Amino acid sequence: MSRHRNIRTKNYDDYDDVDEYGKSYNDEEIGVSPGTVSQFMYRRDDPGKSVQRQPTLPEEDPVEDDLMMDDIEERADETSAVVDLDRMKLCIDYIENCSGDAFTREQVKRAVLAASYNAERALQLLLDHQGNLPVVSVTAKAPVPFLAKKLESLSVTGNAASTSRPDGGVGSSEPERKSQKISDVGVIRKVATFEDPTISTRDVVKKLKLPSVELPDWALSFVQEANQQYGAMAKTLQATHTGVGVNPPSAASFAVSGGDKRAFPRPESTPNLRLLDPGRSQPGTPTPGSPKGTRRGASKPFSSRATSRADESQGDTATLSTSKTPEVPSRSLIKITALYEQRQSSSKPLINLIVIGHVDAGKSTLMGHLLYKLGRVDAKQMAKFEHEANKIGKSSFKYAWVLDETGEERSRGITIDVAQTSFETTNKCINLMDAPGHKDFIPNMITGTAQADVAVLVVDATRGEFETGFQSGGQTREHTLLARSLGVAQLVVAVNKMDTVNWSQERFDQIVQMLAPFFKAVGFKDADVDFVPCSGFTGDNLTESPRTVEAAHWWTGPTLVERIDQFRPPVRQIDKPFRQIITDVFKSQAGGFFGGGKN
Ligand SMILES: Nc1nc2c(ncn2[C@@H]2O[C@H](COP(=O)(O)OP(=O)(O)OP(=O)(O)O)[C@@H](O)[C@H]2O)c(=O)[nH]1
Repeated sequence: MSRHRNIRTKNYDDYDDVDEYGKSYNDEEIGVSPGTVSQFMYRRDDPGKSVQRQPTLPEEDPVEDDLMMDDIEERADETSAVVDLDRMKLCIDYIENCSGDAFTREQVKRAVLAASYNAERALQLLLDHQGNLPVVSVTAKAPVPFLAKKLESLSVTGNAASTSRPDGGVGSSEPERKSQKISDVGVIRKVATFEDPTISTRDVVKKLKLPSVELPDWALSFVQEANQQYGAMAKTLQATHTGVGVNPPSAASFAVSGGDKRAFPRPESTPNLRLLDPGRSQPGTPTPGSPKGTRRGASKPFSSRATSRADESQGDTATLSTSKTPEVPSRSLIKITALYEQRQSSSKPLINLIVIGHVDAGKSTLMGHLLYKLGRVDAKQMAKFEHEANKIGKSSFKYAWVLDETGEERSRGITIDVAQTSFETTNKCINLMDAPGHKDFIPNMITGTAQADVAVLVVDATRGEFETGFQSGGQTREHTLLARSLGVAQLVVAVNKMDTVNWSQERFDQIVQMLAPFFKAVGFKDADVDFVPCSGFTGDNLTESPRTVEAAHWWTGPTLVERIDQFRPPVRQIDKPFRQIITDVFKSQAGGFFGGGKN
């Protein structure tokens, strides 16, 4: 890992006086190579070396921002609609910044909607289509259920005398308006912001806080039209997807009375929605997600989600799909699930294991010896390590050298970077990571732990040493907390260096009693934590029961490797959208960057 290599080449003696948590060294000096600095870092004093920046999105009026934030905090459950409006504004500003007045506001809005509020994509769409994008209805997004529910109870009375539709459109009649219910607040906000620049989002939000709100005629008429469209869409969806498991929005939730339908797709637009069936692809139509599909869909920006024969005949009218998630898995998902299950059953389950603990608790020695005993390191190699360790007067570190590979780590006798290897137990395939225990390398420890499913916490049983690691601000406590926060739910505590306390059962019990309440407090379940006494140096209770006489009479539990074998494999949520924690970034020789981490 390039970043780690850079850390390794540093002389940490220079930073001994720096003792601030999480910042034990200067980021500018360590962790970023000079090449990376010159290529990517912004230098205020040297504009020539600053990175090429895209035109930035304009900053919002701070007062407006504050007010909006208040509103958002107070009505956290309505934020999505507000955020859409803000994103639209930002996108428009961004595009107009880049393209000047090459496109009309209407064209820009269409592009932003088609690109799902991705300003760069919208700009690209505009350029590709020279502004001639099909009309996209802003109401195509599924209504936010909680907003609809909330607003169904709000009677909206229009005020024809005070406000009128700016485009001169004719609103609903007074009695119609009185009986009208709003089912989608998102629609109102969009209308308010995009059609009439004098009404801000904040005004609408404020209005919506009142028990009854007054909206301009044109807004009411728009809501009415939108609801009709939703009603039609919902019915169409129900008709189209009966039997394929798609749950369309309920028609009832959009139902309103009367109104002009001319601005919205006719019910004949049923074929538009066929492609929503994830398992059925149309001839000549891109399969959602496939690279081919994306390419073919280029001439129609949103064809991968909803394109149609009707689109082709109507030319400039397209209807976006609702964002409902199918309840049945798609064919490709079934395939992946089957593949995954097949792989799981044909090989041992893979578990990512991290070894954590206070500095010098014996993590590397324990794991190095375990690997040796499991045959992952041959006798010849071990003899070489022993010989070389003897030469520099560090013979006790011979097993640690299996994992501590760099000159710096070996000469200093500490682990700096996370070492990674693998071994197999009877039923599991273990991906082993040995974390550094020194507090200066907590960032490296976090990088490794973020990728782990389970952990072995090594504590030193030696009197005084355990107390230093656990009670006096040591890393036994800190590593455990970090591991739990990073999603590690199963833990084995290796009570190491039992040879130094003559395999005293009393000492082992004392350590268990001190640690157990702490694990509970940080969120580990009792059943997910276990204690195993061992000695990394003598190899007792690693792969075989301890041979030491003092241990043999009281320890009847599993060996360390047996206990590791009992870890439950994590449940990988392969049927959920892909999500990954990026914990490391690699620069490829061939160009481009790669992110690494647990998904
Ligand atoms: N007596 C005894 N000494 C041990 C045992 N395990 C490790 N040691 C010694 O403890 C010292 C530190 O061991 P390491 O394996 O480097 O400890 P570590 O936890 O990996 O250290 P860092 O990775 O730097 O945090 C070495 O001198 C080991 O020989 C053990 O079971 N018994």
